[in-house]
Amino acid sequence: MRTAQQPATRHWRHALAPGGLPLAGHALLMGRKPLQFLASLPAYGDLVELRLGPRPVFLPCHPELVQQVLVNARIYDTGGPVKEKAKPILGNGLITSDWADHRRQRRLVQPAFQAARIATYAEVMERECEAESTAWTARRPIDVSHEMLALTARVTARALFSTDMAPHAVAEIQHCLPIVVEGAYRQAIDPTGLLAKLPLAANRRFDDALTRLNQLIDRMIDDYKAADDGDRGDVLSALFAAQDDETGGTMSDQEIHDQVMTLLLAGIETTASALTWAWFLLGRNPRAEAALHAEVDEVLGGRAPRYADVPRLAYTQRVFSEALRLFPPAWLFTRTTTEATELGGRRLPPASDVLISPYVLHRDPALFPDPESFDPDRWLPERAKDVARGAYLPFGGGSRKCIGDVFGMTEATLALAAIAGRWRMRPIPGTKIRPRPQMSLTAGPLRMIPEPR
Ligand code: HEM
Repeated sequence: MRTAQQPATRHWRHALAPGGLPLAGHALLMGRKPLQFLASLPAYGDLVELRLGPRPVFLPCHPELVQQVLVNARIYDTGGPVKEKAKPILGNGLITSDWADHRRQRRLVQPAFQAARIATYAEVMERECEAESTAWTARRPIDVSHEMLALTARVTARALFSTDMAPHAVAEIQHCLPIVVEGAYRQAIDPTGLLAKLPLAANRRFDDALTRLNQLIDRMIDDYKAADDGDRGDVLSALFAAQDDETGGTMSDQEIHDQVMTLLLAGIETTASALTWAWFLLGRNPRAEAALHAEVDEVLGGRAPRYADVPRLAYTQRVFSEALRLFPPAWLFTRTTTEATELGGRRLPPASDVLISPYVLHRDPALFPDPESFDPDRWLPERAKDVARGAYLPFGGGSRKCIGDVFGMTEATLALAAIAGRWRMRPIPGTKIRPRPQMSLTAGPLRMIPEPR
């Protein structure tokens, strides 16, 4: 494979994004309509330069260039102002660590996400999905976003901490997480860095929610250590047991704390957003909805889904994959160059910011025919093999690829199957949904009517 250091063998098209203003550059366009603006850029080049204030920022629009960035994690490290703002919230965990330390951390956290452990977490998923699907009242409208967030918060909290304190932890996480996610996003996009310092009610709510989450994690860690009962089958036990093959080192309490906070912030809203979009898309596509119901009825025959059913719920998985294509929760993430390098024949100075946008790739008609249409069968093996390598990146790629990808896919498949087994989710006519590109690409409140099947 070609690396970023080798000369390009093909001619890449470079462009400056249109519509920039003196001083502000493209900051206003990015602030107002980031999805439309970014999705318009592949038409101009394979590598497009934007100005966000005085800083040049690069958006690779061709999957090959995106891959070069993702696989060269040493040169294209996570960094820049966004990461600096995330550190007081996430500490030094997988998302905020720099390249060298990330490798060590990943070796230590990876065992918590091995297949055998996912099978254990799946027991929590089965129970919680069943509980969710039996909790609704026929024909009483629900806010799907709210329900999916509550479900993924319960699943993640109970997979992390399988203790008697779990119900308390769930309530605390459900209350605090949305406030922290929203506040973290406000801080991330504040170019002045001053917003967080103002005596605003929103800042006080954020500080309070963050303190409560930190205290909760500390309590869970103290409780685990005091109980001294070995492997409980949860994520926390796996983090305590982890030993680095290369150095023999383990993680300190603070490191475990930071990994737990990272998992909570990375794993709950992402999965919930994609599930919400899946219900929204199914509500507008009766043929896909009918195919989902047919599969669930055939595989489950009226019972609740189990982990062992997941491989046979192939259409259900395709529905989720297609929702992730159209509305990738991680719609934008960034890298910063640690040294001068070359991308697509363009010289990038050290400390250049590079934007990676799965949303841009997933909506590019050159990569996905008829990109706006919801077509789960584009993920049938015989069709999926034609998708260009690196064009579909809902979980990112390279050494920082989502560590929870299988966790999230399993959870979402079980949730879709459990709910579709019982309910037809009817859209409410006239409901308008606008994607909200925030920390995740969320749908905002989405009211639908569950009708018994
Ligand atoms: C559908 C659901 C999910 C989506 C779309 C998603 C997406 C992503 C993406 C795109 C990245 C890479 C970001 C980058 O390269 O900068 C990432 C990283 C990460 N995700 Fe997920 N994620 C999902 C679910 C989860 C779950 C369920 C967990 C944990 C339980 C999780 C934990 C993480 C962590 C810890 C990282 C950082 C990994 C590292 O840097 O080594 N994610 N996720």
